[in-house]
Amino acid sequence: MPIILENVSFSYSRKTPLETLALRDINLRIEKGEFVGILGEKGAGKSTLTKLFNGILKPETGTIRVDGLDPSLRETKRRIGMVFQQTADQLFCKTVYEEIAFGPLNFGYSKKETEEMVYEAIEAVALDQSELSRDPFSLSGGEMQRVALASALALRPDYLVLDEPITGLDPAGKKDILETLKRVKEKGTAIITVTHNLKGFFPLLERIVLIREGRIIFQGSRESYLEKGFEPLPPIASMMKELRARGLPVDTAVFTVEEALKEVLRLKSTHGTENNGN
Ligand SMILES: Nc1ncnc2c1ncn2[C@@H]1O[C@H](COP(=O)(O)OP(=O)(O)OP(=O)(O)O)[C@@H](O)[C@H]1O
Repeated sequence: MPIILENVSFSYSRKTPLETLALRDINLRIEKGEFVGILGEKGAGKSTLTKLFNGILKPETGTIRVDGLDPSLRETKRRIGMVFQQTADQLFCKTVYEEIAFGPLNFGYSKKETEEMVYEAIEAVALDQSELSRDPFSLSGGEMQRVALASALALRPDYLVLDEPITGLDPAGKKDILETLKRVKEKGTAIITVTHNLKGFFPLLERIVLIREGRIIFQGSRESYLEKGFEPLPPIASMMKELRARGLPVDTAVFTVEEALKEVLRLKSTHGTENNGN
């Protein structure tokens, strides 16, 4: 069963002079196993939306159901793994092991079951067993991100919700996280990620939800997102758009460097043939 939001609105500091309407009339359905990207400018309402999925925030109007359940139920929280934007704020235990084991122990799994879950989670994020005794705060940004991911995965969630998971990481760290997310998705977990960093991420997104000023202004495939000319664009699509604007009839529905290269070579060979004919 999916996550379904119907006519959801949310305001901060409700009924005070500081009231801010962050989301309005959101209708959204996220299926199991999907890889969805939530895009939008700063302040659009992306983080607020993710916090509604597992009941951290409650809608002011409208309804949310996760596999038919209310998001604030304990069972729902088990089904949705969350990794927040400031990963360090999410870590609070003395060792990596305790950090990852926290969820399963808190949900009443035995020590033995918890151990199995911890090992399964570190395998999913390619974290070495030798890291388990380390202090999470002694880790690099990329390693901390992997520990946060492992903690979210330990309870074997059906949905993994991420807020800017690769922001602030070095290129190697970004690559690691993207590889990890690919593996997690292959195992059937839905991934819902807020990102403004489309480089590397764009080819993974099966569906895009674009938010502007608290409203969903687009939801659909990558192809249709590019076709409709929405921003932000991944760097490779920006480049193809620029080439097209300069008169080269390239296909702009290109998601990877390899595809772009193929497209440019295809064009070169077509032009080459035309030139030969002239
Ligand atoms: N705790 C809060 N109290 C009051 N207003 C808030 C709070 N958090 C967010 N807002 C406001 O709600 C709106 C949506 O914010 P949100 O953080 O969801 O946007 P975002 O798209 O995630 O932005 P960013 O990319 O900067 O994280 C903004 O106007 C923001 O200022």
